[in-house]
Amino acid sequence: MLNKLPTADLKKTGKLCSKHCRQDFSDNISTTMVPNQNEVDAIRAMTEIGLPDKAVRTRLKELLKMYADDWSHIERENYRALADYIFECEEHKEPDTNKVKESSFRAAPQLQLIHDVEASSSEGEVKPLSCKRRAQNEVFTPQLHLRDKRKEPVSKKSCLRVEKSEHPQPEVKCKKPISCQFSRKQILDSKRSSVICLSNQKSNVHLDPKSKELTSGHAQLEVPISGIQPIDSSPVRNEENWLGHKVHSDSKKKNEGDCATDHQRRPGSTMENASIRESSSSDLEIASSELGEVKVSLHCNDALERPDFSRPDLDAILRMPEEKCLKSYKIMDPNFSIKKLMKDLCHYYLNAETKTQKNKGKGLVNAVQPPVPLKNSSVNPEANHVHDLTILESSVKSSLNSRTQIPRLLSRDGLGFPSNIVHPAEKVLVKTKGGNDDKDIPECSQLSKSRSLVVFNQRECNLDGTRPPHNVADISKGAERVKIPLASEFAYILEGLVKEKFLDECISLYQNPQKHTHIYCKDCPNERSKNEDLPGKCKGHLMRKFIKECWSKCGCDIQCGNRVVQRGITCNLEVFLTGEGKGWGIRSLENLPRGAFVCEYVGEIVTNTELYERNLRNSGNKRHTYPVTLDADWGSEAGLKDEKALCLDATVYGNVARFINHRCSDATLIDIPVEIETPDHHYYHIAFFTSRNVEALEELTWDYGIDFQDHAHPIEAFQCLCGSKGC
Ligand SMILES: C[S@@+](CC[C@H](N)C(=O)[O-])C[C@H]1O[C@@H](n2cnc3c(N)ncnc32)[C@H](O)[C@@H]1O
Repeated sequence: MLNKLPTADLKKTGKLCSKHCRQDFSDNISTTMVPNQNEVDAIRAMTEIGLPDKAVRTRLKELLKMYADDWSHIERENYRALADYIFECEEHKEPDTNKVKESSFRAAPQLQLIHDVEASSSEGEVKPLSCKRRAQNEVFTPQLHLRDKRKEPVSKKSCLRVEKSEHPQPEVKCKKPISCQFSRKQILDSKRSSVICLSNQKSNVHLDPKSKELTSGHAQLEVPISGIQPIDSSPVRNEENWLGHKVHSDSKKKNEGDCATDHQRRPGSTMENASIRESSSSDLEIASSELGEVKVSLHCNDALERPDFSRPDLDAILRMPEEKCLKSYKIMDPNFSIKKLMKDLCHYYLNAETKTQKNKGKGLVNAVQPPVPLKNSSVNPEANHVHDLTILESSVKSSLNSRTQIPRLLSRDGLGFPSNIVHPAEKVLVKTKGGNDDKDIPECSQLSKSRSLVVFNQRECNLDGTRPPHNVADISKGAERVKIPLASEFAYILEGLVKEKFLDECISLYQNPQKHTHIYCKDCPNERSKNEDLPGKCKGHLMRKFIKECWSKCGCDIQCGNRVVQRGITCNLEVFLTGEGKGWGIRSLENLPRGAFVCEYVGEIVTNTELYERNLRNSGNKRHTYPVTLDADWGSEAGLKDEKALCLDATVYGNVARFINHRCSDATLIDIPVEIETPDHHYYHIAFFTSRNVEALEELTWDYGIDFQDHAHPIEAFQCLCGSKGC
């Protein structure tokens, strides 16, 4: 959005000329004249968004004439009409003047802004001059707004102007587009803007707003969702499409009328696309539709430059960034970004191919490999060397199970109130209920990034996606002369639920701990943390059962049925104010079957020593979270040292699990230790699964395992209000 300029203030101070005065002025705008304040403001507004001064003056003059010197039209919405008009005029210049235009416009910062068109259309009658006169080689796209489908979006339709492509692109009939180029600072400064597109090179985005009506039905889900076509920015390929293929006039014609190809566009969905191009090597594109899909595509352009490029094994490529992610899974890299991840992926892709080439020996011509589409990705069948990688944050409704509905993320800023209190790392919305005021909302700033991994191809990740874990018949995938079957039993059934038997055993540990093996430490870190000088006798640690999920070395991918917890939250959760005085609690908005994964318990992994020191430091403050001791496997270590005794402290950093309240008996959740990225039993994850069928809106509770009689515990126990029989 444009930064608000001080026109209103000037009006108040009466510095604006009269209409008559403006008429005179408009007829005489020139660089030599002393401009009036209206002009100064208008020019400043335009130059601040990177438009050349001279062009602004000329167009302003013309526009004033068109609007009969009515400045109110020009000033409205921060000179939207003027900006639009300038762009329009520049696009319609003669070819030779285009050169001037291109150079002057490219010099401007190449960040692109998305405007909220519909919102503005309702505000007033500004008639942007652009829509009908849109140049053919320019397209607009609505903004990507990650939002909760259940709520009204902030902006239903917005448009983004991008630079002209060297290839003709279809005209897009967008209701009221507006376009600007902004400096990075302006965009960052502008709280109202919904910027998703950063570009330092030309990029094109496409939109087909015609297919607007929403339809439902599962058949749709089989259809690729996007109408994205990245541009080819290279001048040497201006007779080719973005894949480097010759563009025939027929196909050009077709595209002019419809920017999304048939196979790409999903019926009934309006895609909103944006494109990010960081360097010539790769394009990252993001598209969303009103149906709730988001598609992220990566185009590895460097591959196009190589005539001998042959496609590497995609599964292997996908594993590379996964492995990288998994390695930093314990402690999330603060600089982690999807964009970086995607670029890494591109890098792996190219490297892997290079290695293959080397292995094959020089001069060896690669046999053309059959296309290997990524599962559910919108691979263009024409693409020989370019693969789309799709990340879907999809509101896919499963015919099998309603709990897999995955709404969009909604940032706190999105609707002006925090509908999603969870860090965007979570893939599902966690609504808040119970207070309208921001103050009522539990601390959000300290909710840490979930340790959930980026999910590739969400559609495949739904828990009811009956994807079997691995190729259990032969984990070598035919690489060996003999089959090597996998005998290991997985903890999950195909629907992603914990197996009954396994769950029963875990529950039994809680319900009848005396029946199960305990490990007693000689020098118990727990006891020592209570009394360093005179530690009590170890009360024993239960030998817990672990879920071992697949990891980077398994050879499977993230969609494997044995990767449930690492795919993150998939059920719709809500944080609400409990009626019983327990404060905030969480519940599910949908029925959950027994054994369903709900969320992880995220916190800082600290040693008992560190925790002890923290407790001392915080002794004045009442802490509200209990550290969870990671003692599930203490028994396997002879003489566990204090440094190795770990726990999860969610006091400062945590996720939605910090709102789970305690219930003495019949809690709806059970925590199960999960090994994900490492076979090390120290750094395991704690995942919550439903211990029984849970109805929608029923509170999700967990037995904290607190000894309410233990007054020596460093953290004071609360007065339990769970109301259960065993309380
Ligand atoms: C992990 S937090 C749970 C979220 C908390 N209710 C909130 O509003 O942020 C744990 C704290 O919640 C409260 N709590 C949890 N379970 C409770 C229960 N059964 N009865 C009373 N208070 C409870 C206690 O104050 C406890 O220290």
